[in-house]
Amino acid sequence: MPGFAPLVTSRLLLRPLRPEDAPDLHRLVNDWDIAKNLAHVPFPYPRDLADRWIADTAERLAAGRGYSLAIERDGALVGCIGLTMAGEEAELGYWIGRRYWGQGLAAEAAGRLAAWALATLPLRRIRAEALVDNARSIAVLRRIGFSEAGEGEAEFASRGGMMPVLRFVATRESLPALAPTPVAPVAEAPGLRILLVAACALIDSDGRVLLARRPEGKPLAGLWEFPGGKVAPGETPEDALIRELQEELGIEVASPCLAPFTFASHAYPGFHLLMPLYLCRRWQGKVTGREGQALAWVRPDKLGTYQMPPADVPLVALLRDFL
Ligand SMILES: Nc1nc2c([nH]c(=O)n2[C@@H]2O[C@H](COP(=O)(O)OP(=O)(O)OP(=O)(O)O)[C@@H](O)[C@H]2O)c(=O)[nH]1
Repeated sequence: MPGFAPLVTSRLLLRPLRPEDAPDLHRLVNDWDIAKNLAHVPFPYPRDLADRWIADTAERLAAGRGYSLAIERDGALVGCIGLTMAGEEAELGYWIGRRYWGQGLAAEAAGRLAAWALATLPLRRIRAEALVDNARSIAVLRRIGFSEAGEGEAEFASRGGMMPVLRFVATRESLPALAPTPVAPVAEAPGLRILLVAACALIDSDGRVLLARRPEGKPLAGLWEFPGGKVAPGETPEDALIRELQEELGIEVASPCLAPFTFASHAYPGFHLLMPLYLCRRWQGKVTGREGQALAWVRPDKLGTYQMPPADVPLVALLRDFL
């Protein structure tokens, strides 16, 4: 499927559904113990509905309207998981075939998809619902960092009417996989852990500033930042920046083209960030996201609309005034 790279966990592969999944999918989901907990799944589940639903998931995936995926383990379909997009929110749903219960597979798949989505898609939060008596699903949502957001009712196709549900939400901050984690300091003394990071505002000929989105897997994933990175032992901040700009963006920058502008000094949990910010208007080569990160050239008056790490907020105000 163009544009969607399957997600991998230690035991699972989350990949687009294929027409040939239909017989296995039907066998697993046409089970009262599964269907009774799912809002949109009728029981009995007609065999041809599996074909039609799979075709529909492919269309929604191609259009970015939904991410319904097969949960595969060792080449076998074990369940399905999906996100349905609704503006800046998405609804998470999942099921695991009965024979695969009790192994933590739902939490593994749901945690992975939620973390990927919050780091990659333009989402503020993910919602999920579970029937009040579905203790297994409630435990899964709590385990992966969702918090309770009250009770409500939802229509359940298999039950033929409205049923009481518990509502849950997750944001970038609530998922442990995306929370800021301490990084190794370059200078250490008792009680003081300073991390030196060099960053750069690249400015193009139209006066726009380059922001890069922190990729999944890094602390603060999904936030927009100035390109740069940690200053390694023995490096000057300029050396580090020249190296990082080459590695991350594939461009060559000469030291005299890096103009010191301002700095961030910010306390993160576990370390204190000291980050000189340079301005650079001249470089060689074409700016390309070489680590799979999204890039955006942003007009100074629009910088405030991008969600950035807390350390960057004062820098953005200064930059906007200066440019
Ligand atoms: N590059 C960059 N880092 C920032 C910014 N704002 C900010 O708080 N940071 C923090 O500075 C630290 C930079 O670490 P990093 O993980 O990007 O460094 P790196 O590229 O060397 O990463 P690596 O350790 O994965 O190789 C992170 O804690 C990051 O959250 C920013 O605007 N640009």
